[in-house]
Amino acid sequence: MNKLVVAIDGPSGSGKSSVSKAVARHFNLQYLDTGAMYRALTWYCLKQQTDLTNPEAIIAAAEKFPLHQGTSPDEESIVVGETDVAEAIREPGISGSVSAVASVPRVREILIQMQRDAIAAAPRGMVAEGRDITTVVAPDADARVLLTASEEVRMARRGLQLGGTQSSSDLQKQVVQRDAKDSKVNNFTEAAEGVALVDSSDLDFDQTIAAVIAAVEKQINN
Ligand SMILES: Nc1ncnc2c1ncn2[C@@H]1O[C@H](COP(=O)(O)OP(=O)(O)OP(=O)(O)O)[C@@H](O)[C@H]1O
Ligand SMILES: Nc1ccn([C@H]2C[C@H](O)[C@@H](COP(=O)(O)O)O2)c(=O)n1
Repeated sequence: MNKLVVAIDGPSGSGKSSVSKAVARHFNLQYLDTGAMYRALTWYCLKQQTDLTNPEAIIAAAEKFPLHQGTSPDEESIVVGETDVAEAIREPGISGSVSAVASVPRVREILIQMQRDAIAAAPRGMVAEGRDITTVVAPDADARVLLTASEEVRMARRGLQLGGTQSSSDLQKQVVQRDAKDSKVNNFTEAAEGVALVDSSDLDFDQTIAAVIAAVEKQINN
């Protein structure tokens, strides 16, 4: 196979980003974090004091969104205009606002086109992860995986990732309530036809990577 495209979706805290990077390294592919794109656009809107209750204003921002995103699985690079936003886009303020931006259909069209362009431009191929990669962005990917885990496990992982600083109600907002809003736009809790389901609730990190690699190999060798 000349080029390999792997699509991975899943809910918040399921391990999409960390597992996708490891899978990209394993297959020597580039990596696209599409959630980071929605987060960076949210940062850009907030920076310009765009009214997030006004879809037209968000669309106007998306149409001139100066995003420069790296696709190395080893080094995150996400710059808006001249500003490195890699850390800023992970702040709870962005997590709390991003669903408003991601739920505007025209905004999704613009970012989906950017995502398809990035996949097309990757010479060896790419692991792209998000909420609608297996179903909308790249339904014809060579391998498609829905990575999930129970709500309790995902909140615990996110809590550990944030250094134990978040209350359980903060974690509930960042994981469960955000998923509820995002689910109105895409179904990322059930695997679409032809998409392999990997439930990592009872798997450690290395076992999860191995399970996703096995699912990809099974699909590409079929
Ligand atoms: N199987 C696993 N066992 C234990 N920890 C895991 C496992 N998978 C991922 N993690 C850890 O869980 C945390 C959340 O993972 P990650 O950020 O990759 O999730 P995500 O699905 O990309 O979340 P979001 O969509 O909210 O960005 C990370 O600290 C990661 O190392
Ligand atoms: N393909 C995608 C990717 C992400 N989103 C939205 C939904 C999330 O709340 C937000 C941030 O994503 P994360 O960094 O948590 O993976 O972006 C989406 O709608 N479609």
